[in-house]
Amino acid sequence: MSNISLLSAEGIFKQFGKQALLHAVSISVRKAEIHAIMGRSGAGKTTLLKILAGLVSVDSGEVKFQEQVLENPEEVLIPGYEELAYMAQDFRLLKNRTVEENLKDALLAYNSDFSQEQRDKLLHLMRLVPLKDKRIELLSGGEKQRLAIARAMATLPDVLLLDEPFTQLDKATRQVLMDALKEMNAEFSTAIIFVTHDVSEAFYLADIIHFLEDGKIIQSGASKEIYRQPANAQVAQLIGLFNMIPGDLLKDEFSHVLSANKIYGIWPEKIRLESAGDSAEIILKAEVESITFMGNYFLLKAVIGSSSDKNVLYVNTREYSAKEGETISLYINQGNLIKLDE
Ligand SMILES: Nc1ncnc2c1ncn2[C@@H]1O[C@H](COP(=O)(O)OP(=O)(O)OP(=O)(O)O)[C@@H](O)[C@H]1O
Repeated sequence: MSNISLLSAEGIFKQFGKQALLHAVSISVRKAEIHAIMGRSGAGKTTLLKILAGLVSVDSGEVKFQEQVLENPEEVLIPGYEELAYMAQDFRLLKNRTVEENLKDALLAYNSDFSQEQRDKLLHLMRLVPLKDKRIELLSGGEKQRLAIARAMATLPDVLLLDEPFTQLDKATRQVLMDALKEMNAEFSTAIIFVTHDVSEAFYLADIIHFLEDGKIIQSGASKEIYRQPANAQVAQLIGLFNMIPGDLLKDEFSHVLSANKIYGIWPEKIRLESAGDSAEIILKAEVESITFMGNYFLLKAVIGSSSDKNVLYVNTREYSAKEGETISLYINQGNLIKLDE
């Protein structure tokens, strides 16, 4: 992978009216890299993606594509660059036209052989063959989403920018499309930047995940790093690390190592229902509130602490003998506790 940035945003500030949205945001994407942008609703993810696509102007800072500064949209005749393909959350399909006509339109600038080849390939890949003569108005949400992704991929751009590309798809179709994007990335070295709320999509696809919070990128890193050490409680929650234990619930026995005024995270699969027999184990008394069958594991919801200071913990387990309402022991290896900043 080259070290040179293909698309970058440097020190971006963006404000809508009086509302400051992005504050000194920088991202650098190299050829063939896949980046995910995560963050709470309203954090500015779509705005950042549009800025990277050259569709929204910035108040200060620069967006560079292949080392060239991208002009603000109002300064160029056609917003966006051909090498950058952008898929909006609302799809932007051509109304009153069929599925195939929409694909044809995306490929207008290309010769008919390439256009035909890409159309056939994408119709198959996106499972749109039976729908190719159907008009857009008659498509379901998921069908429109598949077509929108196909349109963005059609011209084999250098960078694909996708805003929540899989939200309306069932799991099986989502998997097919994620694999298709991986293949495109591997075959054509396409860089991909996508916005998602779903951590499994980010973990599956992205080399680097960025977390946007209060207008800033609060953490960027590979999935393993983020899993091991989320930057703070917000990131932890966004990636599904819901077990947060105030240090004072853990402090009595281990006050020498744990800080009472800190929050500790622990993954549900790291809490055991039986002792592992090691010396660094913390034992918590808990009441089982519910046990739910989740397919390949059971999700046990347990409550620790006193009635005035209750804390819910989720435990993933393959086996259990506990019953709802029972008091049980939970075993936590101290090494699995993640100290979180609030
Ligand atoms: N053109 C605009 N004019 C004024 N405010 C805007 C404009 N575009 C976005 N905003 C505001 O900026 C904030 C961030 O919007 P944005 O769509 O970037 O967030 P997001 O993180 O993508 O949210 P979601 O996850 O809900 O899609 C919102 O409060 C939104 O209302």
